[in-house]
Amino acid sequence: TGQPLVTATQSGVNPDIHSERTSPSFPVERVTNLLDGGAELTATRRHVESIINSDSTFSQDDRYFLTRVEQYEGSVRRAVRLREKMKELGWADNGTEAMFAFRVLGADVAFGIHNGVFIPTIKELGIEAQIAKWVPLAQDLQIIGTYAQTELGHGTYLRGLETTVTFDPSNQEFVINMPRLSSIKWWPGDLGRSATHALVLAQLYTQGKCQGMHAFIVQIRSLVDHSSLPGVTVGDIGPKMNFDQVDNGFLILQNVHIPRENMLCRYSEVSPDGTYVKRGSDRINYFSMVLTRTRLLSAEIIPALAKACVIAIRYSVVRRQSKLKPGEMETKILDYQMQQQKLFPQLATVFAFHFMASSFEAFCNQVKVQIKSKGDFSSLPELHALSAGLKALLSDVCSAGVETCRRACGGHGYSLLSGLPSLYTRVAGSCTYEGENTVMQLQTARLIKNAGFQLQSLLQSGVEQYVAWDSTSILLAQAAIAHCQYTIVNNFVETMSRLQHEPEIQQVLQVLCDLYALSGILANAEEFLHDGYMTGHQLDLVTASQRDLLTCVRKDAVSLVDAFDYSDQQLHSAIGSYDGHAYQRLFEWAQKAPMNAKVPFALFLALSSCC
Ligand SMILES: CCCCCCC/C=C/C(=O)SCCNC(=O)CCNC(=O)[C@H](O)C(C)(C)COP(=O)(O)OP(=O)(O)OC[C@H]1O[C@@H](n2cnc3c(N)ncnc32)[C@H](O)[C@@H]1OP(=O)(O)O
Ligand SMILES: Cc1cc2nc3c(=O)[nH]c(=O)nc-3n(C[C@H](O)[C@H](O)[C@H](O)COP(=O)(O)OP(=O)(O)OC[C@H]3O[C@@H](n4cnc5c(N)ncnc54)[C@H](O)[C@@H]3O)c2cc1C
Repeated sequence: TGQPLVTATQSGVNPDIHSERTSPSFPVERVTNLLDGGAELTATRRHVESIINSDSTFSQDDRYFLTRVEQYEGSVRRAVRLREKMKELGWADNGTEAMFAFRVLGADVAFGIHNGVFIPTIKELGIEAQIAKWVPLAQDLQIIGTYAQTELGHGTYLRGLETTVTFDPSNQEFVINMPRLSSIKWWPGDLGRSATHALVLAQLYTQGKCQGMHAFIVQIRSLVDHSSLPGVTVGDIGPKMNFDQVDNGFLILQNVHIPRENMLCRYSEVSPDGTYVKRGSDRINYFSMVLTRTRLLSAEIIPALAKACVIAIRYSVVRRQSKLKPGEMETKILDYQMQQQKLFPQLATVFAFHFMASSFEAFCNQVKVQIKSKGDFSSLPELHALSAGLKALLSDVCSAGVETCRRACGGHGYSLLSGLPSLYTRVAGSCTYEGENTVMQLQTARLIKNAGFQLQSLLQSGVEQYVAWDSTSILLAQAAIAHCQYTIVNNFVETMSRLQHEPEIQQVLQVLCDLYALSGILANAEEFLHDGYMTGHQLDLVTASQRDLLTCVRKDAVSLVDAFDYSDQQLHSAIGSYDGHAYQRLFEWAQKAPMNAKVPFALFLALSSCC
């Protein structure tokens, strides 16, 4: 017709997604408020987001076309700008606005380890004088810290870490060394280019005895010209599956001296004569990992699946493909039962995990207070066991769920412009960092009856403890997952019981609660059949009920993902935007690709010569 195929982004909302929002069965805003923790927090979050989204420094329109160095430099600019904004607006570091700002920006702002691990670890393991000295410097970005624990040769087995810190009473200093190649610190975030200081986790030696892993603050770069200090070799570990904007690095320390005061000593210290004094649990120096595992659930892991659900479900109502009923117009792919079977259990999972993470964070904060103010370590083993198990389960399930959402979007789900591939490659890292998932599951499994019986019978038969443990580990890991799944379903049911004063949202969320629980049974049917806990007929009833629930979710699916309240700037998705103009954005965004820049003449000549 001679009309341009592509006009400026169509105004208004794609009618196919508009029709999905005309009559939700529940007040969408109230679910948003519930997820935020109340209407006031929703208002605060939106205020913070509007400030960030209106500042061009935080714009990431070109995010899919940048080199690694450009991504890193952009994230540093955003981190510095955010610090300026926080000062301008008086947002306290431990305040609500700052929490929302870091959550909105996530890993797209540099110094994630500095803010999320280095500072919190000093606050938890340092004494007041150390907190007063180091935390203000760090919060003001006068120093940049990293958390240097993992080595080339060891990440999981902390008792095998090789970096040594030896106390020299003659000069009241610690001397740090890495005896061999495998001792090099490898992976710490913010280390490759940014960090001026490192929290080095290393084996403490004093009076000739090893006291296990402790934390030490070590300056690694000059505060004058940022050059590495004597005895320090530091750099970037190279390209990764994601987190290209993060300078994960390596660190070599050879005969580096630090003052005695640089050992974080809230729970243990070395006195001037070299005597080692311990206060509290043997494993309190692992506490920082427990806190980080807990924080990452709602800060990083669950949001990945939530965003993937928003993108895939919105796209699934603007994508029409094939015909359910001959003679009618092509069908919205969300009207296919198989598409619902793929996406709606993921949506239910986001809510289940959100409520679990909220409850668990409350438990974690309670234990923190118990330990810090009363020296009561009694809940630490349970906190550790559950944080390890939840981190392992939620990262496994959310990674698999994001991939399911990606695949449900066909070819456009394979385009980086959809936002789905990078959501997957980013959340996949959480199956490894902060404790590799298998190892974390086995930490949880220390509670578990059936696995215990097998373990016991092996031990009684005279098998060595470590052999018995390893040969039961598959069962132990399965038991750990089951324990966490039970805890999550139970928490979801309890959360629903507290909503009786809001019947409209209770009703729609109860459908998701039932869907989550039934989908969990179907995903583990063999377990329920194996113990005779369920019959095949009962399983058929579960299948039929799950199918009915999918139909119930269908009419509210778009409103349920709208309730997550992610802005288009946070989704970075050409196919998941609020207005549903997926094809427009795909075409417009593709024009930014460097491949579409004017072909250099030399290349044109080369191309034309071979045609
Ligand atoms: C937006 C940014 C996103 C990206 C951010 C990425 C940030 C990533 C940072 C990192 O990855 S930092 C490095 C993380 N590394 C780890 O998590 C290491 C994992 N390994 C361990 O935690 C430990 O090695 C282990 C697996 C727990 C084993 O420790 P160990 O060998 O010392 O103990 P066990 O013999 O297994 O258990 C003995 C005893 O101790 C209890 N225990 C173990 N850990 C803890 C703990 N953290 N807290 C409390 N108690 C703990 C364990 O339960 C045993 O108790 P009993 O059963 O004997 O009573
Ligand atoms: C994106 C990212 C960011 C990171 N950031 C940091 C950081 O800031 N600071 C830091 O210190 N580290 C960081 N790490 C390192 C991370 O903590 C380690 O990679 C992680 O702890 C796993 O240890 P590992 O790599 O040695 O794997 P390994 O422990 O070698 O695991 C390899 C395999 O061996 C298996 N395995 C190991 N032990 C057992 C066992 N006992 N029983 C059964 N199977 C076992 C595991 O299940 C796994 O399949 C980061 C890693 C990533 C990917």
